[in-house]
Amino acid sequence: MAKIILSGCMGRMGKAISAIVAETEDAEIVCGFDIAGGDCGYPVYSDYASVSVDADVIIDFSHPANLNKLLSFAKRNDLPIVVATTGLTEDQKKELSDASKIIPVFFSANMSLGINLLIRLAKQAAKILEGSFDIEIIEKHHNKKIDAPSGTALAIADGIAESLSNKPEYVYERHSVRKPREKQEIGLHAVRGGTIVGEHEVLFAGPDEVISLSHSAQSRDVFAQGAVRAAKFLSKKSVGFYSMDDLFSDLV
Ligand SMILES: NC(=O)C1=CN([C@@H]2O[C@H](COP(=O)(O)OP(=O)(O)OC[C@H]3O[C@@H](n4cnc5c(N)ncnc54)[C@H](OP(=O)(O)O)[C@@H]3O)[C@@H](O)[C@H]2O)C=CC1
Ligand SMILES: O=C(O)C1=N[C@H](C(=O)O)C[C@H](O)C1
Repeated sequence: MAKIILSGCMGRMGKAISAIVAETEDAEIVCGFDIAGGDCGYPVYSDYASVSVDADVIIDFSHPANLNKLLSFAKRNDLPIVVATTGLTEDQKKELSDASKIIPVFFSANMSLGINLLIRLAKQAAKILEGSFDIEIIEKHHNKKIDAPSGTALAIADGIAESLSNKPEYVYERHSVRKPREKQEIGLHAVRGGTIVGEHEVLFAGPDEVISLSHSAQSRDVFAQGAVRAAKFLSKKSVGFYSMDDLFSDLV
């Protein structure tokens, strides 16, 4: 039985995870953390500095401002942590990597199997098409999302950049420009509206033909399932930094 602490339990993803775990036999949520507390059917703490609880792993879908406090809690209690929160700064990514020398840390900007397969396909396509095709990434999300571009769009761009022999420049939205596109750019474009769960498209636009790889999340359950799976995986791991590649290496 994986005993989970859920950070951000009152949010959209927190609720999706609570529902998935309630139907899972080998996992349970022992308590939640959220900025204003709340009522979830398990204890919820807003100030958790001195909370003591028997747990195996933390799952975090909250806010970048929560990261430092949460990592301190995880390190102090020697707890593995799955971080799914996006919009982290470079310094915060470094904090995560430093923490992984003390506790097991899992990070992924997107917990779905489909997006992780899409990243692998995009890397392959970019390698084959390098030099003659322009790469543009378009993401669409609900109107409550606070970070742009999405963590997933950046992860796709980073994956593609890794597989190219010439380092690309990221161009965020295009406006007020009076010059043509540079060859070595990756364009990133964010759309926000309504209740869109999460859509990502990678365009490879070449001479007289366009290839498009796309993924559409149909509900938050795909992220919740992936996060619970990552938590079970991480609770058995030793100190280190883990990603979806480690989790899905046997699948894709
Ligand atoms: N990796 C992945 O697969 C996915 C990642 N995400 C990411 O997860 C995060 C959460 O998404 P979502 O559930 O939609 O967002 P929500 O805003 O619905 O949920 C976040 C929760 O965290 C709370 N919160 C805000 N600030 C803090 C803080 N400083 N300390 C503790 N808790 C805080 C919010 O409270 P309040 O509402 O009062 O502000 C809210 O209850 C985002 O970064 C999102 O991008 C989302 C989906 C998939
Ligand atoms: O905030 C969201 O909703 C999502 N955020 C993640 C991101 O920034 O990539 C993953 C998913 O697309 C939903």
